Amino acid sequence: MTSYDALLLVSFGGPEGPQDVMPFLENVTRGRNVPRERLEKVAEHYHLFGGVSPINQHCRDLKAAIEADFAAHGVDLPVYWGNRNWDPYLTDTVRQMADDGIRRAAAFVTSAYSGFSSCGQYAGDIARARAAVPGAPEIDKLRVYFNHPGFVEPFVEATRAALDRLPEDLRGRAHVAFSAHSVPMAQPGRERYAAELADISAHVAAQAAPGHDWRLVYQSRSGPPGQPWLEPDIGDHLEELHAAGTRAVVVVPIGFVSDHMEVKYDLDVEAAELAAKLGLAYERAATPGTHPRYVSMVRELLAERTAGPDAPRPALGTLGARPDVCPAECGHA
Ligand SMILES: CC1=C(CCC(=O)O)c2cc3nc(cc4[nH]c(cc5[nH]c(cc1n2)c(C)c5CCC(=O)O)c(CCC(=O)O)c4C)C(CCC(=O)O)=C3C
Ligand SMILES: [Fe+2]
Repeated sequence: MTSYDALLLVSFGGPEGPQDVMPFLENVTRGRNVPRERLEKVAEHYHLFGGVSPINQHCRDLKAAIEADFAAHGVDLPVYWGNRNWDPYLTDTVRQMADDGIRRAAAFVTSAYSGFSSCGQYAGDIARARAAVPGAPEIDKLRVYFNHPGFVEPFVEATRAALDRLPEDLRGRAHVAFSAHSVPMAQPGRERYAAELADISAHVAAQAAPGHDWRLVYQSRSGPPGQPWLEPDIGDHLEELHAAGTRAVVVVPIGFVSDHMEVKYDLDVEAAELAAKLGLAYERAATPGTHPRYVSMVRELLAERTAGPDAPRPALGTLGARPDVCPAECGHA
């Protein structure tokens, strides 16, 4: 039995005005060998939305929803929020927690999978923030939750709803494309990341779209050209579907917890425009966001970790629950 005196929400961070865009992109890509042209292109995506990423507001909304859920279930813990790449920065939040007398917190990161970008890098951020703050609390990162029912059930519901929005005559034979952020083939944990995505996509497909063709695809590729990244890219996949005579597609952003910029631009603008050009009927399924089932998962993850190793750890699909403390394959710093 471990007792926690706070929950810490850890996220990516995003710009909140045009003047934030370039400094934010520089924070994200520092030391990462991302070409200048790619940064300029991504900056344009943010400028289309007034230089504001939706992600910080998602975190404010999620924090408020967790607080309300805690209050409704008698969990009397403060909820803090800190980001990797933008204000409020994780180190500042950890300093505030120390000032408030917090001794041991559980951390929930807004990324559901194993692998370096989704898990190990956040674990490293937490370790660095703690190292920078004298008297920092202990911080236990909650387990990877890609197959927790609280993450999966909202996707099952959203996939069904997206299919229902397609024209009735095309719905029955619609293709379902599960989409996730690509990562370099050389990234630590890449195999595990892809295996988790494939496993849970198969589960959602079977539950929400039995008998439909489906495929796991990738989006938002970055990095220098010539460097291999996970494929197929969603754009190439849409072209292939069209060439094979498919007339309707549902895109399920299975790799993402909320409608941040990768969803709002790369799917809702770029992929949707390509589908329109190809004459493919296109619907994009909702992400968990502040779905009540997703919000209650945070409380459940905290409760199971508090209860200790014998507490049941629910998991859908075939891979089983991830251990509380991940193995080295996530590329933890
Ligand atoms: C696996 C993965 C997730 C999913 C897990 C998770 O959710 O954490 C994710 C999420 C996100 N990625 C985001 C934004 C960006 N990612 C970039 C760059 C990169 N992402 C990568 C991977 C991932 N990224 C990688 C391997 C790179 C190359 C550089 C590097 O190795 O780090 C760049 C630089 C420009 C570009 O190259 O695109 C930006 C601006 C935002 C915020 C969106 C918003 O503002 O709403 C979110 C949630
Ligand atoms: Fe990990």
